[in-house]
Amino acid sequence: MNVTVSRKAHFNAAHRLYRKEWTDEKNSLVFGKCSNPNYHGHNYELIVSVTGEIDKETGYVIDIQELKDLIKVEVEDAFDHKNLNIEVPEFKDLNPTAEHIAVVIYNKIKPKLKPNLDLEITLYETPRNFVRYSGT
Ligand SMILES: Nc1nc2c(c(=O)[nH]1)N=C([C@H](O)[C@H](O)COP(=O)(O)OP(=O)(O)OP(=O)(O)O)CN2
Ligand SMILES: [Zn+2]
Repeated sequence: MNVTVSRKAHFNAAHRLYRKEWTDEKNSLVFGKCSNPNYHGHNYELIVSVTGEIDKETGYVIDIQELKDLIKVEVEDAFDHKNLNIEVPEFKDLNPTAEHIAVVIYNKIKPKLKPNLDLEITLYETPRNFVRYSGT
């Protein structure tokens, strides 16, 4: 019997969508206002979902305190109030789209979970735009 445990979190970050290889004009054509060279910000809302069997002794799939601590270290401390392009090493050569941010978060959290647990990342970049990634 598999059950999914989810924890919500949020962080605020600045970014610019662009490719270094392209001119400002081409970036502006492809990414529009999201390629503003002076950056812009979002209040990201994150849902981290962990699926697995309920442990017979604890009744937990995962201790939510453990999940909370993982999200704090791997996401909030690393991304909150940061410029993703400039201050977060994972995005040095990776365009910080919502898709890429979700994959980066997945890749940071997954190795910290017991291998039998599945992970899904849901990331809202705005109240109306969101992406999901579960490793496939
Ligand atoms: N596939 C993706 N498309 C877009 C991404 C992305 O990460 N993946 N990101 C952006 C920009 O970051 C942009 O800042 C999004 O903001 P905005 O257009 O203001 O967002 P909304 O659509 O929610 O705003 P409305 O007020 O509804 O227009 C763009 N595309
Ligand atoms: Zn944006």
